[in-house]
Parts: sequence; structure tokens; C-alpha cells
Amino acid sequence: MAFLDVQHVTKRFGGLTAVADVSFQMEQGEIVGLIGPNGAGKTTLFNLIAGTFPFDEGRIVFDGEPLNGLKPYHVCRRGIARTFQITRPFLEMTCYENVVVGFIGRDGFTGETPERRRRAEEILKLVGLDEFLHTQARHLNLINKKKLEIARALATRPKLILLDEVLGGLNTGEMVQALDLIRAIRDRFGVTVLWIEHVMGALMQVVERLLVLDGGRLICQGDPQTVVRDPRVIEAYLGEADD
Ligand SMILES: Nc1ncnc2c1ncn2[C@@H]1O[C@H](COP(=O)(O)OP(=O)(O)OP(=O)(O)O)[C@@H](O)[C@H]1O
Repeated sequence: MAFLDVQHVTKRFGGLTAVADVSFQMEQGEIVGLIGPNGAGKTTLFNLIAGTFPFDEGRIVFDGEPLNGLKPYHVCRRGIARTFQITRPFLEMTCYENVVVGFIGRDGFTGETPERRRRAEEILKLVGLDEFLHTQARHLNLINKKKLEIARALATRPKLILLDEVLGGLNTGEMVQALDLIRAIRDRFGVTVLWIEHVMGALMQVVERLLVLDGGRLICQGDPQTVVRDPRVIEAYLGEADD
């Protein structure tokens, strides 16, 4: 049985079908990229997996259990975390406090314990924010805000993390740091990664498989080198040769 099994999922907003009969599977420990032109339905698909919106048709099974109808906090407790394209830290809180909020999201409020403190420090070290433990999030630059976004997600002890455009706005050196971090999420924490990204060159260095959405439909999937040469994918990005 697949770790994540998305079966014929459809989501409509009024007359617009944002996600149309999408099916794919992921195995535990994979890093998979989700690409497609603007408006292809990528973020909507994340929202459906994360329980932000209900879907109209289909079924999503995660780690052997259906997710249909679950609210986001229940999906989180099942082990799915997400990050947002525009980072959403609590700006007045320190990095440490932001991570503790992630613990509360997963376990409820059970107060600070030495074990929680150790875990928060471990997560902030992994993402490279150990020197900013007691810095308010509003003082962080963009790359560090993105690292904190990932730390907050890791604090919920996910088995699957949904990353939404982590690389946007980063310079080359910062991208290298971000790619190392994404590899570490999988290698150190064993977390499976589904990742929306527009920066293709960087994405291709890390992902083992690509899924391509266009107009809400999954038009292609497979190993990255084959997928980017697929005529359907080229057409989706560039339009027909006559256009
Ligand atoms: N809450 C909503 N209500 C109505 N329409 C929506 C809603 N969310 C998304 N859409 C529409 O669904 C379609 C898919 O949007 P979505 O944001 O999922 O695409 P995307 O692939 O993530 O695009 P981008 O790469 O630009 O972020 C778009 O036409 C969008 O306008």
C-alpha cells in the first residue's frame, strides 16, 4: 500500500475545476516535486491534502487511513505538515516560541518540559537557526524566515511535509542552504517530502520524481530528466509552437 495515495481527486470552485481527477501515489521517504504553470492547481492540491478545503470527488489515503473530511489540525495530528509560500511565523515570538507552537499543534498544550526544550533546540539547530533561538521572528531575514517556517512544520513531528515554493526570493548561496536543508529533512528525520517549486534547476537536483499539473490535471509523472523532456510538459509551459 502506498504511503500517500491520492485517488481521482477533484475540486471545483463554482464553475472552475481547479483539480480534476488527479491520482498519484508516494512511497515513504521519497522527495517528489510538484510543478506546473501558474494556476495549474498545485496549491489547491496541497490544500486538499492538508484538509484546508474539502474536495468534491475522490479519496486520499495517508499511511493506511483515509483523510477525507478531516480538518487541518486532525490532518496535522495524522502526521502531515505544510509550509506556505509567504512565510507565516508569529512575528512577535522568538524562534524557540514559534517551534513550541508547532508542538502544541501536534500534542496540545502540555507546558514546557526538558524534552520539549531539547527537541526545539535540535530542530532549530538542524535548520541552522540555533544562534537565533531567542530572536523575535520579525528580525529574521527571508532565508531565516523560510528556515523557521520549516522548523515550525518539523515541530509537529510530520511523516509527510508539503513544501510550497521554498526557494522563491533566495540568492544562489541561500538556495544551496535550502536544498541541503530539504535533503536533511528526509535523511535526518525520515520525513517524506512533496514540494511545489518554480525554480526548476534547483528542484531537479533534489527530487527523485516529478508530478506535473496543468489546468488541474496531472499530465505527466516520472523521473525528472524524462518528465522535463516530455512534449506535454513542454507544451504546458511554453504553449503550442504556433502560439
Ligand atoms: N479559494 C479559491 N476560490 C476560487 N478559486 C480558486 C481558489 N483557490 C484557487 N482558485 C483557482 O484555482 C485555480 C488553481 O489555483 P492554484 O492556486 O491551485 O494554482 P497553482 O498551480 O498553485 O498556481 P501558482 O503557481 O500561481 O501558485 C486557479 O484558477 C485559481 O484562481
